[in-house]
Amino acid sequence: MKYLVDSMEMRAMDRHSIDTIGIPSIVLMERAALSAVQEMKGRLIGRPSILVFCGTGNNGADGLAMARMLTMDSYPCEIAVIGNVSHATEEWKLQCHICEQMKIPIRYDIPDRAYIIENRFSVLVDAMLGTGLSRLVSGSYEQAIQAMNAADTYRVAVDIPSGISADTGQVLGTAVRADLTVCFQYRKLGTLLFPGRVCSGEVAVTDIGITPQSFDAVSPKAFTMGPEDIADLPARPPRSHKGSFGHVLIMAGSRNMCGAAYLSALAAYRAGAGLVRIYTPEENREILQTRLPEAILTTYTTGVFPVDTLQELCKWADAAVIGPGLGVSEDTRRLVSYMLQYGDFPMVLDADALNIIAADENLKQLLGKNHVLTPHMGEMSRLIAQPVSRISVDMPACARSFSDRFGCVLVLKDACTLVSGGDQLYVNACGNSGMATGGSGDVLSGVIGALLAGGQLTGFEAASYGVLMHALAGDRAAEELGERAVMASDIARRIQ
Ligand SMILES: NC(=O)C1=CN([C@@H]2O[C@H](COP(=O)(O)OP(=O)(O)OC[C@H]3O[C@@H](n4cnc5c(N)ncnc54)[C@H](O)[C@@H]3O)[C@@H](O)[C@H]2O)[C@@H](O)CC1
Ligand SMILES: [K+]
Repeated sequence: MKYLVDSMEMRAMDRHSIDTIGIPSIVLMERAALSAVQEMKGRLIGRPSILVFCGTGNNGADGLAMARMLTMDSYPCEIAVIGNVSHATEEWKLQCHICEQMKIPIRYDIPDRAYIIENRFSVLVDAMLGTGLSRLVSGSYEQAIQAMNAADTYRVAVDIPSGISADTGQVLGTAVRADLTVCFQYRKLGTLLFPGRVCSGEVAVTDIGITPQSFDAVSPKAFTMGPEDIADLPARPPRSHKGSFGHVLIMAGSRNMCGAAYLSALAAYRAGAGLVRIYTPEENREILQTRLPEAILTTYTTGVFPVDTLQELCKWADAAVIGPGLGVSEDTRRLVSYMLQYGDFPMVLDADALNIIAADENLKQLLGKNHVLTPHMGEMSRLIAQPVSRISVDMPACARSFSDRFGCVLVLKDACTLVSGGDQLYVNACGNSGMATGGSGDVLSGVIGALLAGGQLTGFEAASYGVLMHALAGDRAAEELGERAVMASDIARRIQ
């Protein structure tokens, strides 16, 4: 598990280390600059000429310190100062004074592409704007970013590419497209969220000496996980039976439409469920029994609402998945409403269950801690009656505000899926574009359903690990088949 920080959290940690612990700001900066130089040098061949673009805040001061270290290490190095020097920080003034004493060339106009080519700079360092970015980029910063992007060089961003919001990953006007970003102490949230992830290139995280006590001041709310974190899932006891791993009830599929139910049930078994029961219209019985004989089937007839059966099912289930391919009809509206009122166990609400809830304010009021909602951007847009463009601007804030308001867990599915619950935010870093394929969401719902039914994870944990397991299965499928060829059933079969 790795923490991700936003600009406020990082500032609070910097301030705590400086003001409370007493580590001078310039000491942190020295380690930051040294670590960035080391990361960069490890990727360079020979001694290429380097142009360092420095803003006038502490991100720029890092750049000045880097220019000093590179010069001392015999790299031909030049500095371009961008922005208003009268706003420079104290650290910046000190670093600039040192560079002047060392006679490192410093220019105060904006180098254009022609200048970069003529002087054969093959590495450009972006130390213009870091976590202090607070508004749209314009003027000299905008020109400098465009000159950097236009040049055919290796680009290194210091802490975060200039123009990317550390909080949302959005491009504020324009942004540097880096090949390497060296993040100080913690990865900035904006380097994982799109489009910041694309602008960041390869990301290295280096230790700059922020003390563990900085967690007293602020503990980061966001984190990501990788393949190594799967080992932290609760172990399966060797002495067990099918009841040990939970019963998953999958309410899915509509008349003669059973693909979603099949994928969700298959994924639930692959993710370790002990027993999976599918509740679906009678017309789907034969095909589902043939495709997935391991699943138990309970069917219903369109137009009939079997309360007795539903009561039995609610007693049987440890967790439910409601919605994949369910359709929106009077029957399914009653079903979703019944389950929200009487299903006293954790459940995943997906696809048409979300569309039904989105259209009924009374149903929304029934949401709570038992519920994990898994909307994609279109479903989220319907749930909160806001356009997708509005959600994209700040996905973490949107996910958090929904989960806070309804006390549920929200899985906001996108190229970078977020899971929000309580005070935490999981940001998914795995997976690939091959997973943007029909049925992929049905597979995810089944995985989360199985983890919930295991009974050892909270809703937030089950959703976060479920998103991770699903993404890792997608990566295995893409590795074997190629991203283009991946289908949802390929993902389901590679869940481990
Ligand atoms: N001692 C410290 O505080 C440390 C800070 N570090 C560096 O300092 C950075 C943060 O420094 P700062 O807080 O000084 O901020 P930045 O250097 O990121 O930004 C400088 C200033 O630019 C202005 N600004 C914001 N948006 C702008 C825009 N769109 N166009 C033009 N100007 C804009 C703001 O007034 C801001 O204070 C980190 O990203 C990191 O690189 C590191 O050296 C580690 C230690
Ligand atoms: K930067």
